[in-house]
Amino acid sequence: MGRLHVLDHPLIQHKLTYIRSKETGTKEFRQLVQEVAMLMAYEITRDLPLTDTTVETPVGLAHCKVIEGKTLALVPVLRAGLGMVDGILAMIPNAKVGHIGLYRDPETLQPVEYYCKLPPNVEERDVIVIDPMLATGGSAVAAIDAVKERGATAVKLMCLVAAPAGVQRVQSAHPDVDIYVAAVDDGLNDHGYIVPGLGDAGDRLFGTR
Ligand SMILES: O=P(O)(O)OC[C@H]1O[C@H](OP(=O)(O)OP(=O)(O)O)[C@H](O)[C@@H]1O
Ligand SMILES: O=c1cc[nH]c(=O)[nH]1
Ligand SMILES: [Mg+2]
Repeated sequence: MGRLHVLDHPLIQHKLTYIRSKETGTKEFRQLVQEVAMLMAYEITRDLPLTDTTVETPVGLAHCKVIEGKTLALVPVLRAGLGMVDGILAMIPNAKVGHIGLYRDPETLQPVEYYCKLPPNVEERDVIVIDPMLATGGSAVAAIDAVKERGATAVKLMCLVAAPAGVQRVQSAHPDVDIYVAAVDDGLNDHGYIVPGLGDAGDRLFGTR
């Protein structure tokens, strides 16, 4: 079973409060989502393997560490996942970025794929699928299916807010995938929105409705 990591760092929780508020406008929402993504990147990369190296300081030889081998691929789910990419890149500027286009049919709540472009050698990379909202889990499962079908073997899922049903759906469809979230909320309403959630993440990020 993939592990669920709820990132309860005070800075993440503080910023999430303002992201949730309906009083927060597009500019501030966008800024806060990037900041939380940056802080989550710090936590999600905690287990990256290090390798030994040496550098000469102005004073002598220092035995140090660098991140080894595999490079990361960030794969935001369009549209809302885009809102988290720059924050993560601020921490991991060498990461490659793929894109998966999915929208959730408002009637059936089923995900519809319309785009997929991944970096080369995806099978050799640690892949982080990014979407602020994990509601029914249909989109996340489809996004993880899409990266695995194209060769990915090491996949993590990073979201801001999850519903319990979405977490369970990802864990049963993809038991090898760890899930990183800032909060797990109460549930879903009749339209498949997370309650209390933060509303429609894509609309709030891009000012559409
Ligand atoms: O867990 P699920 O029930 O599948 O719902 C979550 C999906 O819904 C939202 O995308 P949306 O369909 O609104 O597309 P958008 O980002 O283009 O607005 C969100 O960004 C997720 O991708
Ligand atoms: O609460 C939700 C559910 C799906 N998509 C969103 O943007 N918000
Ligand atoms: Mg949307």
